[in-house]
Amino acid sequence: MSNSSLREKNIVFIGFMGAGKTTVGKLVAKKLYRDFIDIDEEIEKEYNMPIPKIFAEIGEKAFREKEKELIQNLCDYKLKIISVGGGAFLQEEIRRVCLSSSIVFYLDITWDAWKGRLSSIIDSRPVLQGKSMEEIEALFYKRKEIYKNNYHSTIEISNQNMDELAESIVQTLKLSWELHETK
Ligand SMILES: Nc1ncnc2c1ncn2[C@@H]1O[C@H](COP(=O)(O)OP(=O)(O)OP(=O)(O)O)[C@@H](O)[C@H]1O
Ligand SMILES: O=C(O)C1=C[C@@H](O)[C@@H](O)[C@H](O)C1
Ligand SMILES: [Mg+2]
Repeated sequence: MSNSSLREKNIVFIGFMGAGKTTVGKLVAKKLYRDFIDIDEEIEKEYNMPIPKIFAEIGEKAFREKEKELIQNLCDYKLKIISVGGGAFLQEEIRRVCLSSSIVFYLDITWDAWKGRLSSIIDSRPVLQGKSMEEIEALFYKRKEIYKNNYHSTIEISNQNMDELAESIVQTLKLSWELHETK
């Protein structure tokens, strides 16, 4: 990899639903003066309906196909800040294209910190609906196995202020860019 290419790579945020990918991604993009793209939002724009309606009327399969197509297309670009949906990394092709083209940042959260957020996010996350707390916990840990094996950098985000979190991600990125340039 050339020196300039690391700095130019996209940054992709991954992690469980409600971990803060959209919130943190937007803040990081602003701090780095880069474009921010939220894949869930792009899918909603394409179908002109919110995600629960897409799942109910078009189906999860079509949603996952659209998710893959959008991410694959975006990974041809550089310098983007991209927040993917919580289920994107379940698809092997998405993992592969993101890990090879971009810096993948895993936003890690503990179950204890996350479970308090459930009531505020459940209405817009169909994957969480109709499940018991035990089933959601099992999904949380099953997904964690995927995230924790497929990233370049990670940060524990359980009880942090969002702006401080974004700032420390920016500092981590800048440090790694500088280290590569002085090699
Ligand atoms: N560190 C935090 N502290 C408190 N609340 C937070 C934090 N991070 C996110 N939230 C809140 O949790 C909710 C979900 O955050 P966000 O939409 O950024 O998650 P996400 O990771 O993008 O989820 P999804 O995978 O479903 O897109 C938002 O209402 C947000 O305000
Ligand atoms: O984790 C998931 O499977 C999902 C997460 C959200 O970001 C959306 O992409 C959708 O609600 C599915
Ligand atoms: Mg999001």
